Amino acid sequence: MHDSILHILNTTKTRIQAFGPDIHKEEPQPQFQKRDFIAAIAAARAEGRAPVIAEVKPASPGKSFREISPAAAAELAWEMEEAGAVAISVLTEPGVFRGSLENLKEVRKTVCLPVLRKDFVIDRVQLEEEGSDLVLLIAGILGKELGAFVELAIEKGFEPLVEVHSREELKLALETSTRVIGINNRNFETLKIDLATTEELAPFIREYDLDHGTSHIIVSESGMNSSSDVRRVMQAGADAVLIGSALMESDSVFEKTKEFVQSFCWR
Ligand SMILES: O=P(O)(O)OC[C@@H](O)[C@@H](O)c1c[nH]c2ccccc12
Repeated sequence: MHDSILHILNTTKTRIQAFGPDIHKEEPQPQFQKRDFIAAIAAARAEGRAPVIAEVKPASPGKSFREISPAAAAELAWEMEEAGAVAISVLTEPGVFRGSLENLKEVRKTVCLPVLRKDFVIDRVQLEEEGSDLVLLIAGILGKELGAFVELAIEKGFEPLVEVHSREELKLALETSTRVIGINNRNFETLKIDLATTEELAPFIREYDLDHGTSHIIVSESGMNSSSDVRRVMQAGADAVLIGSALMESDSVFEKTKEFVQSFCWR
């Protein structure tokens, strides 16, 4: 693991130890009506939109995009929805990525789309925190515990998005009951991007589905900057793409989201 990822895991652990008991003390939240991610993908497909999960991302390791207050996060998410995004991803990791649960809550209040919580989940307590429809679970971090976290996430009403980067992690993911698998094109050891990761791993999922009569939703994550990048991973077998940096760096989040949404048409 890259130093910045190890740093995030350590600070997350410390934060949970400091605040964990408070989370338990909270009044149980009324279950809100979850939004269906799989149905949203099907709708985009039927309308000929490329299924784009647009990410509200204030910073990434070594890079700062923009300070994003809860109100600003909501405004960005609204532009993304208007431009035809299929879902919104919101970073909630407060250190390196400078995200917040407040951003997540404000975004979900503002848009009608399913919302993904993007964080480093390492403790079950984090699944007590409401506010999203989908939750990211990283196979490379949870390892053998992945299956139990997937079950707990489902029990809590979340749609888990299990993130993988290698054949071994993919094998772990396929042993769980997740319906959504994210292929991260970014290597967590070097932080380098290679879209060939999707080209390498997507066919294994398709083959597994054929053999087992299952059908996973494949999300290609990270490193896409242009329409041709989107076409490349969709042709490799992705059902959806997850894009953050390119949107945060553009002058118009609305226009850039639209460009990605229009970059691929199902035939
Ligand atoms: O900004 P990009 O390269 O478009 O990538 C978005 C998303 O895939 C990336 O933010 C991400 C993928 N997996 C993560 C895990 C934790 C935090 C962030 C991520």
